[in-house]
Amino acid sequence: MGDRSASWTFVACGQVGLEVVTVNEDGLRGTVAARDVEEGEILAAVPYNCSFELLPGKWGLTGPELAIHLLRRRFEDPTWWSHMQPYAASLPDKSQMYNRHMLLPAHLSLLQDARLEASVRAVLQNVDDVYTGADSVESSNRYTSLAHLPGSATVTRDGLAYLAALMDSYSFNFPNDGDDILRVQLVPLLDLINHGDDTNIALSRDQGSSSYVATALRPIKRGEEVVYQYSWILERNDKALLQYFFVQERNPPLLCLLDLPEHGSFWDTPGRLDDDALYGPGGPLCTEGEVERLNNILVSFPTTEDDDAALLGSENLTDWRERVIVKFRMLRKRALRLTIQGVQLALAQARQCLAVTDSGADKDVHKPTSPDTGPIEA
Ligand SMILES: C[S@@+](CC[C@H](N)C(=O)[O-])C[C@H]1O[C@@H](n2cnc3c(N)ncnc32)[C@H](O)[C@@H]1O
Repeated sequence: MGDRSASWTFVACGQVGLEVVTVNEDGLRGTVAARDVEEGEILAAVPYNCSFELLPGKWGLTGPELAIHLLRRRFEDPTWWSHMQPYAASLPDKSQMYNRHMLLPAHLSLLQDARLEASVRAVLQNVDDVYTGADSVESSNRYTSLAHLPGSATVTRDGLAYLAALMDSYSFNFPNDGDDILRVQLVPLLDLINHGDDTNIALSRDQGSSSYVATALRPIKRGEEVVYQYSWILERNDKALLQYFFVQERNPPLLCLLDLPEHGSFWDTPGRLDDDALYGPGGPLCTEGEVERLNNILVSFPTTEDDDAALLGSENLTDWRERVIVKFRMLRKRALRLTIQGVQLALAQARQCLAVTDSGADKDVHKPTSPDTGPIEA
């Protein structure tokens, strides 16, 4: 993977203050500032005509359904498709483009969770259904299956899964100028910017220059990675794993969404939850019952956190995708263990406080407070 997207966008009149480089020791590609920039300066502007608008105002389409729209455009408009080729060359190939649409059946048991497995199975089934045009795919969508697309015989099921992963992990929803309709867009170069909690740019449409722009939210030094928060829910590793196929180590770690009570469904994203407020001293989940519930989850896994760490440290796990999944389950267990320990400590401290207060209260009982028992004043 090179920086062809950057140079192509530049040639096509884009304004580029970003460099595409390797940003960590795992070989992750990302973007850094090409020069020092001040707050409010534009780091990159990608003209609308260099982006690929797929679908206006279509909410709720799955990755494979969006991929069908990409393929439709490909077959109906070969000029557009050839214009897109330099961009396509900037994208990871099949071996690197990874998310839930690309998981193999062999990966499912590595997840060590029946609910996660079920949600991935549903996603894989959707790829199959869209590919074959099964009845389960909503009929209101004009192109729901490859069967409806002339020229599509060359597209394989895995090819569709790849495009579905692309739609899921690389497309943007931008509101259109002058209306609130969200458009699904592929925006070269901007889609090479990684997710990070410490967002340092804002992305927007700029009508004046007819471009998608990345603007610095604070001064950024040359060489500093440019990141934005794709979604705050990615702070939960189960979400980050299945949507973008990465996991993050945090200190302190956050529980996976599916380990929180009442909010365990992968699909029903709740409002943002604050683990400190929930599990910290006096929090609603700082209880013995919650310790038991979390502990039951922790002991239910077939391997321990230490087993997973040993596997990651061994030579036995050569497939990078398996490594990401094993790291995920190790971090999940670590978050459970440390949350349990934190709650146990908080409960022990609360008990200690209570004991001190109680013994203080006992003393009070014996205090000569009433005039009858108090010291006799001279
Ligand atoms: C929109 S692309 C970003 C550019 C991508 N790194 C590339 O080289 O093509 C999203 C993909 O980048 C990777 N990614 C983004 N943010 C990441 C992060 N904080 N840690 C690890 N991988 C990340 C994930 O593979 C994700 O699916």
